[in-house]
Formats: sequence, C-alpha cells, structure tokens
Amino acid sequence: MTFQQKTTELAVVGLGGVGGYFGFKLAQHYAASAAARVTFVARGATFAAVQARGLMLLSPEHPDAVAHPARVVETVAELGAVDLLLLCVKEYDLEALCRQLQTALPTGAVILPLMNGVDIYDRIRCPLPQAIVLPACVYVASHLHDVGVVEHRGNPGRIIVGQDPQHPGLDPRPLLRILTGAGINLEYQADAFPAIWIKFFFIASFGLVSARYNRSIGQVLEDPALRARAQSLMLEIQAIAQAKGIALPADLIEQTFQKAATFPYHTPTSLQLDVQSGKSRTELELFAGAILTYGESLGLSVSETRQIYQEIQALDIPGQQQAQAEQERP
Ligand SMILES: NC(=O)C1=CN([C@@H]2O[C@H](COP(=O)(O)OP(=O)(O)OC[C@H]3O[C@@H](n4cnc5c(N)ncnc54)[C@H](OP(=O)(O)O)[C@@H]3O)[C@@H](O)[C@H]2O)C=CC1
Ligand SMILES: CC(C)(CO)C(=O)C(=O)O
Repeated sequence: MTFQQKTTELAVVGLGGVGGYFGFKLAQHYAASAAARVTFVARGATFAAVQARGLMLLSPEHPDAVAHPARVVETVAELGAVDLLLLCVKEYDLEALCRQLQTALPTGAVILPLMNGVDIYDRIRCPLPQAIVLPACVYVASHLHDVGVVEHRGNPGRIIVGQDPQHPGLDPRPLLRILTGAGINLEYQADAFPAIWIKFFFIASFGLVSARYNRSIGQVLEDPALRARAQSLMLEIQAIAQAKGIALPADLIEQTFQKAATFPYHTPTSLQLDVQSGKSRTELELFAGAILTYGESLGLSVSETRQIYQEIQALDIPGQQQAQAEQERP
C-alpha cells in the first residue's frame, strides 16, 4: 500500500510586489507536485491577466518568468479549504479584506501576513479573534511592473515569522516547510515582534525620507542631509520602542544603515513609489501615522516625524489631485 501525503492548500491574496514574488515561487515550484496546491486571489485587471497568461516575475532568480497557479479566484469567498493563507495587500486594503474573511476564512486556515507595519497582527486579530495569525515581516525589493508582471531586484526575498502568541501550543514550523520547500528564504523566530520592529525601524525611516525627496535607498544613504533626517526619525522610533518595552539592539541605527547599504543603489521604497506616482492611497499612515499615535499616547516627542509627514502630505505630485478626486467621486 502506498502512503499518500496530504496536499497542502496554499492561497496568496494580492499579486503586487510581495505577493507576486512569493506567490510566483510557490506556484512555479508546486505546479507539477502533489505536495501543495496554490490558489491566487487577485481582482480586476490582475485577475484577468493572470487567469489568461499566468503570473510573470522578472527576476534574476527565475529564468522561466511565467508561473501558472492551480487556480485564480477573485475573492477570498471562493477559496474553499486552505491550510496557509498569505496576505500580501497594502495596509489600506487590510480592513476590507479582514471583513471579507470574517465570513470566508476557511476553518483551520493559518494566516501569514507579509506586510510592513508594527500593528498588523493586532489589526487582523481584532476582526478575526479566533484566527491563527503568524506575526511576520518581510524583506524584498519587488514592485509591480505592469498588470500581472512583477519585477524583483537585489537579494532574495526573506521572511521572518514567529508563533501566534494567542496559540502558543501551535508550532507552525511543519506548515512553514512548504514555503522553504519552494526555495523561499524563511527564518523562524518564536517571538517575531523584535524582528518586526527592526524592519519598521528601517522602512519607516527610509520609506519616509525616500518618499519625501523621491530618492532611492542608495541616494538617501549617500546624502548627509537625508541620512541625518532618517537618523532623526530612527531616534523617535527608538524612544517609542524603549517606552513600550520592545528590546532592540543598542547599535540598531548603525545596523540599519548597514542593512540599507545591502540593497542595490537604485532600489526605491514601496512608500516612495506610491507617493511619487500620485496614488490617492498610500501607507503614510502605517509609517508616520503609527509613530505619531504612539508618540502622542506615550508623551514622547515625535516632531521630526510630524514635520516629514506634513511635508509629504503637502507634496504637489502631478496626478495626485486627479486621483484623489476620482477616489472621492460617488
Ligand atoms: N514591495 C516591496 O518591495 C515591499 C513591500 N512590503 C509591504 O508588503 C505589503 C504589500 O506591498 P506590495 O506587494 O508592494 O503592494 P502592491 O500594491 O504592489 O500589491 C498589493 C496588491 O494587493 C491587491 N489587493 C488588495 N486587496 C485585495 C483583495 N481583497 N483581493 C485581491 N487582491 C487584493 C492589490 O490589487 P489592486 O491592484 O487591484 O489594487 C495589489 O495588486 C505592504 O504592507 C508593503 O509595505 C514589504 C517589503 C517589501
Ligand atoms: C525597502 C524594502 C524594499 C525592503 O524590503 C521595503 O520593505 C519596502 O519598500 O516596503
């Protein structure tokens, strides 16, 4: 008698920079395997493009640039059974997605959010109090190139993921092996919150400065004035983390500049791309807004963050007003 291993059901919601990169790896690796079945959840033009042509990833890691998942669906309501659900959406789409998941989350599905921000776990936990949610952060320089086409540069993407503090008896490592099995660089840290704050330290400071001046990570690093602005933001985040009892390395500022230098010179941040392309919705609140809220509630000075937040809001980007008007139109 042959032993048949259960097929792991994987679903990826959002096929932008992050979901496109990791989703591609999963779909391509498991295309001809019974170990896992990959479903993409994509909407609008992305759904149509990926359904018709597959997902394209332009990356030195993949000479064959097209991946076809087992299924593409338009909403999480169509998912059916899922073991591991990767949420790869921007912060401003998370609330609506969680509302859909309140009625559509498959029983037993483990949620893995691949997003920036220090409060993502809480923002999923709140509307989905019973769900299993793995706190995580992600490093990858990948962005939408065209509809259904994602471009990745630089180092391989990397995920740091931990245990759900509400489900301490559940060891997610056996399930996560389905990701490492597809060649995904993943590190398990039982308590992933320090790593999430370390990532926030980097992306909030570099994200805000790169968005304000439309400068890549390399350009921020090499300009003493921009470096100094990034550092002043880091100091405010450091004071917040300290007041909240989050243990961060003493030399984190230095480590963060070193980390930034590992990205190719021209790497933009996702906030820079969104702000500078005039998008009506960005993750400005996820970075600056969060620092301001924490600072104000803890009685700490966040004047540097407030200043750059206001400067970004005041930027006159062509297309921004039109995008805003379209968004507000009934
Ligand atoms: N890009 C990067 O290099 C990195 C990004 N991050 C973080 O990762 C998160 C994701 O960012 P990123 O991938 O760049 O974002 P993108 O904007 O590139 O992609 C998000 C995608 O999610 C889709 N989406 C949103 N809601 C739904 C839904 N309900 N159903 C289906 N699809 C949906 C959007 O669709 P539509 O196009 O229709 O709006 C969009 O294509 C963010 O928090 C970001 O800060 C972290 C590390 C690196
Ligand atoms: C800087 C980078 C690409 C690192 O992962 C990032 O997180 C972002 O742009 O949101």
